[in-house]
Amino acid sequence: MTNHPILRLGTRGSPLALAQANEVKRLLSEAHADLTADSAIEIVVIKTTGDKIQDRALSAIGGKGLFTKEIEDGLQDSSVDIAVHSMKDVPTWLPDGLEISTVLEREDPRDALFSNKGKSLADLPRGAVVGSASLRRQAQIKAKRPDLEVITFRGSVQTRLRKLKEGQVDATLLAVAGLNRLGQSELITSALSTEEMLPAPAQGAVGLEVRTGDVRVRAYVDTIHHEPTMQRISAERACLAELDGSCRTPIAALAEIEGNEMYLRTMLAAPDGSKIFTTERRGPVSEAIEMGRSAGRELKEQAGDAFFKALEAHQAAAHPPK
Ligand SMILES: NCc1[nH]cc(CCC(=O)O)c1CC(=O)O
Repeated sequence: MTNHPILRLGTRGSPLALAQANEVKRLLSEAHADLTADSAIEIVVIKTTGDKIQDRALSAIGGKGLFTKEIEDGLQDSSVDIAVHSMKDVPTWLPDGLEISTVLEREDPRDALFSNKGKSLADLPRGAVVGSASLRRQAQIKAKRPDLEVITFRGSVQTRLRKLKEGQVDATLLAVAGLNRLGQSELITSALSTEEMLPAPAQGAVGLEVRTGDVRVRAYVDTIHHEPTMQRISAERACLAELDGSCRTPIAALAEIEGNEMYLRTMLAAPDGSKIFTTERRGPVSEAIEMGRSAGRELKEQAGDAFFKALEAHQAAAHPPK
């Protein structure tokens, strides 16, 4: 017996991040006899830039890796062996020497509506106020229901539901996966159909980032990998990478697998919902990444240079350079 943990998992400290890290710990300890003792796997909480900013929409701050950078620093200085991330928050370009080796089986990728005024976007009363800080959600709400008022709205699940109860908003949206992982799915009013709200690339997927070539760690994590999830999020993230998407760009993508076939839908929107571009393609799962890239290129062509110039201007206005 040793007092040193065999594996250190780096994670953010939010309730959802901790639930995800504990799930990884449980899966690893079930798969490996030497990891069954509670002390074998240590969960190391790391504060990220995204956790320090509470007062502004993250979309107004911009930058990539707001929720991942400090945890990756921990991997690089070997204070942790594995970083546990919501894959939705992981930039498409990783630092040299790090890789996403492993993903857990994906949870429900859909967005959840919380409201006592309706069970779908179409159902909400005219002029209802919807709280969301996500440009992707804001744009899709505005496109379908221009009469709704969308206000920027952040905070934990608990904070948002309190604001909803207090009547500060009539509805809010969160990922179904987060509520399920927190064991609070009963709080969800309804899951929105993917036709009404296409999810963010990799929404509902948890990924493990490791040092490239760390064979010791790979021997542990390889046993909990779910390849169909990796194929799906690889297609979605390939689309995002093609668009150089950050959390400031309203991009959605969802890949589904039926047998050996992948069905990929993507969307790019103007932040105010005034323009929506979509793609839809089917192809062999083995071409997941190429399908994602070609969907991204198609979105780019549909939108044209003027769209991206306007998007840049919008972002500059939200986040003036210092
Ligand atoms: N950006 C925050 C974030 N990152 C991952 C999730 C939810 C869980 C997931 O998508 O895996 C959330 C909150 C939300 O969108 O509701």
